[in-house]
Amino acid sequence: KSHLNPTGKIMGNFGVVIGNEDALAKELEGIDMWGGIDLFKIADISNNRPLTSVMYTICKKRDMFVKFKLSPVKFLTYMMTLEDHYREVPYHNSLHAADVVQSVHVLLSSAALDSVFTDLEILSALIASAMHDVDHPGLSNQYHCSNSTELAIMYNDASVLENHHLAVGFKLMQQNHCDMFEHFTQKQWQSLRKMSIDMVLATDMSKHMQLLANLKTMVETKKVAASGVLMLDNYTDRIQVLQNMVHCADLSNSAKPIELYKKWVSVIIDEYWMQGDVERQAGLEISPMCDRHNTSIERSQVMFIDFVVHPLLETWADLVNPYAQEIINELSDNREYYASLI
Ligand SMILES: COc1ccccc1COc1cc(C2=NN(C3CCCCCC3)C(=O)C2(C)C)ccc1OC
Ligand SMILES: [Zn+2]
Repeated sequence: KSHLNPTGKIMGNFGVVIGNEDALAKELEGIDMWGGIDLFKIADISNNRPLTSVMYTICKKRDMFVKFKLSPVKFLTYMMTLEDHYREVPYHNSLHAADVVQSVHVLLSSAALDSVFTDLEILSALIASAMHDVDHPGLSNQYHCSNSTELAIMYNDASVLENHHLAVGFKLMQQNHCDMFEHFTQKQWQSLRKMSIDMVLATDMSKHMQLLANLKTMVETKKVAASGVLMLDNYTDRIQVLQNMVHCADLSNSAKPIELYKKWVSVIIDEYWMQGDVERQAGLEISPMCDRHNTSIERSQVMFIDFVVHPLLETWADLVNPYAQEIINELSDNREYYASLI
């Protein structure tokens, strides 16, 4: 993976040292659009630095370096270190983190959320997305809890992976030249830390039903200003929208252009079937959908869309109505694609 170049100088406009900057520039042109970038291509042309290049480009566009006096060198040193701590597992690698960062960036830009969130809330959502699966071992919470692994013991079976991602993500900020929030006031630091923790913990799928229920309630009671933007006047409401936003981004594969979606399907299946193999070898009960010998890929996609993804994205679309209709349409088309293959 590319690091700082010998002179220690950060090269290029995307924070990574590469030869073909204009190819990367071209690929990143669609960064403000849903499904507008192909992260698999970006990984190739950025020396396998999709997370660093996507996060740097978005923070640059959102003027975060000026707004928060962030040192670009420290920011990039942290992002490269964070990216280095994503493992080379099929799905939960830095490509997925970059995808969630970019998806959150687009969801934040929804007209219904125009100037609803502060710069600190936006930065927290991007940082939370960047670190939300760091050092993921490619084995699920259920696997860790069923086998009382070291991590499960460490976190008492409670959101084991999510607690680990946060601990690693924040620990790395204490490394040399990674203290990019050095100019933060104590208040800013505490606020960013609390919001990031609340958002990453909410990516635990066991919290899905509770999160969705909160979002539904918010839709039913939502207050919208004359301009059409959401009115969120307390921390509970604000963090619930941010938590659901990151959760939607985390589950957004099936709402992206079919060619990208099909790539995500092939890598999640690889990861789950690998876990199934580990469980089979160890004589353990194989987790749902993880048995390569009897999982219908098409059926698991249709079921996941019908029972998990569509209910969530449909409720999100109601919240920011009518600004997520394209996402719902894409999801429905993709659902029909897999349903027709069963
Ligand atoms: C239950 O669905 C599946 C099983 C095995 C292969 C594929 C699927 C469907 O396709 C996807 C699933 C996920 C996830 N599923 N889950 C869990 C899995 C355990 C059971 C129930 C809770 C949900 C996750 O935490 C994530 C978000 C990683 C992510 C991308 C997918 O497709 C691109
Ligand atoms: Zn994730």
